[in-house]
Amino acid sequence: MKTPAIDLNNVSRKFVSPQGKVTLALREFSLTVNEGEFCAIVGPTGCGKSTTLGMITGLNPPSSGSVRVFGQPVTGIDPNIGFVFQADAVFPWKNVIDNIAIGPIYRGMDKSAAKDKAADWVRRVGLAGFEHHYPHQLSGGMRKRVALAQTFINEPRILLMDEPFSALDVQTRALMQDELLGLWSERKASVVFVTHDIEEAIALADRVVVLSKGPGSVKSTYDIPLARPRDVAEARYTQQFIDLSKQIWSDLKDEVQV
Ligand SMILES: Nc1ncnc2c1ncn2[C@@H]1O[C@H](COP(=O)(O)OP(=O)(O)OP(=O)(O)O)[C@@H](O)[C@H]1O
Repeated sequence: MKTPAIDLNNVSRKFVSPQGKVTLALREFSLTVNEGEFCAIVGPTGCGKSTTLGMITGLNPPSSGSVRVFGQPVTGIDPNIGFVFQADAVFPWKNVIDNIAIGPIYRGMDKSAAKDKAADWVRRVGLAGFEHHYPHQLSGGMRKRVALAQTFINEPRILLMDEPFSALDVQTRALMQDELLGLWSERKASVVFVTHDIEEAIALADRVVVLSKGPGSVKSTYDIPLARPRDVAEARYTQQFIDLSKQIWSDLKDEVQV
């Protein structure tokens, strides 16, 4: 069997506050993501979704259990991993092209080669003509395009996304979901995509994992058999999609009810 891209095996994660209060964020949690697989995680607030991503990055080691990336124990920040978060990670004092060129420059690429590569990505994410704009001169959707280009330019083998589109309006969100699938399909990174939105999870993923309320563990897993390439807006209206949303919601609603 092929080594999975990500393997969290029976992990638990405890946090201790300065006052000594102990919070168990995850309990006996296991998750495997195969190479090239798009996995979405849904779960109630506070169930440990962001903690899970933190463990994969190495920023947030587990209290017990093991975390492996491409078969190797996670010991620190791995350059194969790219992130996109809800908040824009763009630098306000840099223009679009300089923001996108940061990764390659940081990784040692010559500045002018990095800018050439960034120019290509500007075009690929539909921002041609905006190269010299600063983030405050862009819409939320355009800033998100910069963030996607900033991440994809580094050709990550693993992509971690924490509610990346939740601050966008519904239409922009649907556009960005389509763009994400387009970019992802070119190289097929292994993705862990955290969202509160069941429909977003189904539209994007190969597999949706539902977490129980905190301390989180896997409640159920759904394979998403929708054909690819997917048109996110169209797929939502198919019976298969609606049935999956109902099933996943019936699992999740028990966890979110107080
Ligand atoms: N650094 C920390 N110190 C103390 N407790 C923490 C820390 N980080 C997370 N927690 C706690 O761990 C639990 C899980 O948090 P986490 O942010 O992973 O949840 P989440 O599922 O991503 O939540 P949300 O959906 O609201 O973003 C919560 O109870 C949170 O308060």
